[in-house]
Amino acid sequence: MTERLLTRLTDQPIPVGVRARRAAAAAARRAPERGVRALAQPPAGSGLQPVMGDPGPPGVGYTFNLLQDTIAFSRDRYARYGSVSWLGGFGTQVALVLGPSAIETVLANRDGAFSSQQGWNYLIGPFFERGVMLMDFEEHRHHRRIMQQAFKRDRLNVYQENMTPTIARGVERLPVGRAFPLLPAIKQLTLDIATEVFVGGELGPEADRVNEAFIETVVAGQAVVRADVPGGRWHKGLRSRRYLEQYFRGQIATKRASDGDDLFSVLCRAESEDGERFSDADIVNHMIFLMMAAHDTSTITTTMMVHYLGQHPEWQERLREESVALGKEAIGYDDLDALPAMDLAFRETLRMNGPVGIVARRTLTDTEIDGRFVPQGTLLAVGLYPSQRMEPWWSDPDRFDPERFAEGRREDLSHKYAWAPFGGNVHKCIGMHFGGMEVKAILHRLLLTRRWSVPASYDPVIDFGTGPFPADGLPVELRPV
Ligand code: HEM
Repeated sequence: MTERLLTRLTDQPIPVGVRARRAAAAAARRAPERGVRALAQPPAGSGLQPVMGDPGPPGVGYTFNLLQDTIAFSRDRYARYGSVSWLGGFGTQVALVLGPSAIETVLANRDGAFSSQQGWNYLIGPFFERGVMLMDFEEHRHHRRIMQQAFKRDRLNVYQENMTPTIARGVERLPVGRAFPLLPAIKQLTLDIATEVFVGGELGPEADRVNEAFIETVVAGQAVVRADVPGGRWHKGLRSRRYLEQYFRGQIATKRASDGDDLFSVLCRAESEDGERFSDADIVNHMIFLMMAAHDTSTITTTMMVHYLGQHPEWQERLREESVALGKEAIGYDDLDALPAMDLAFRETLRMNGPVGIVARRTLTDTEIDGRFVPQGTLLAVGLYPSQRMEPWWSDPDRFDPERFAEGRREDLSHKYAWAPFGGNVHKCIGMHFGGMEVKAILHRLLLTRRWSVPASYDPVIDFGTGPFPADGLPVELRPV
């Protein structure tokens, strides 16, 4: 390993935007606290505590702390205010929900007080409207029942088969013998997989524009200026949404007529047990949302798993031995059970770096979380990622230790919602098994053909998109096994 070269790469300056956001986050934490108060007074005699918090610096509030300093900031909030606190951020007032018990209250949603549609709508609504995550209650059930047909086991087997050649080609193409940034390379690979499995082949001459449109719609939700100002992120997001609508709409007739086994064709034919089907508009909306939901999540999980295995060669070797023992160049969906060590490392990667860092909800009525009064209309940021890095649910939570999921330890059983990278209950990730098989199939191929290492001391600077990701693209050097 050219450790010197890799060290040089991992010493790369942090991108200017990330540096500025980190500086803003640090300044917000240093600033004297002002305006600590209750979010609202609990009703007399309710026995509830108020949610306490403060707005943070004028204007941006704690936006950059939530995005750039998520773990340390959340631990601090939890120590100071407990499992629910409020803060200024994203141009509004947000209640931060931390720890498995509070997360369970919100996601289990037993009294129907929490709306996913109204929560997510504030952040990404204009770009991902009518996606299944932006629906509630009966309407959500209706759409999910139909969509579920496209994620059944027999379908997953076909998707897995269809992605195999793309994975083999993609892994083969990764540079060998020189350090390169892994994240963009994996992003290209997962886009190629999505193209094959979701759309059924080539994106055609529009491939670059489609890719760019997805990126623009995803980052638009993090715009500080949340208005349609030409040149701004919000504006580009809206423009890209229109482009994607037109792109998918243009193919509906062909897809409806086809008997293809790509996700797009399957959604066109999908029918629930009660004979319900999607309209053309539904299919366009769901395709845009699904492509978005699948892309960054699988990319970041794969990239971070490669990173951790590079820093922990003993785990890399253990996984490689397991993959070699399977005796197959490519895995099928039914082989996953035969790779238990791969599963431990996958779970630990998702615990350390859950790619959907925070999920959004809004309260539809006055309600309570963990004995605290939360008034109607409160926007909630449910901290899945920071909560998975907190004691007492996890021992030594910043350490990569896949064995914590093994029988005999099972730290994830400390609470039903301690490990929740895929969320929970009715909105639980519908692509959970798809995402798992994709990440593991890429890793299996990589382990069989390549070996890699990353300096143990290297701790990548984390930026935040849909969730945490390495700001420097994560340099790595591959060698033939
Ligand atoms: C490692 C990869 C992935 C992770 C960690 C992940 C995480 C999540 C999380 C946390 C949610 C819940 C959001 C909420 O409650 O508000 C979610 C929902 C969703 N995910 Fe994933 N996801 C992954 C991959 C995928 C893939 C590959 C697909 C599609 C093939 C997908 C499609 C969806 C959809 C459609 C929803 C909304 C479900 C609903 O509201 O009923 N995800 N995902």
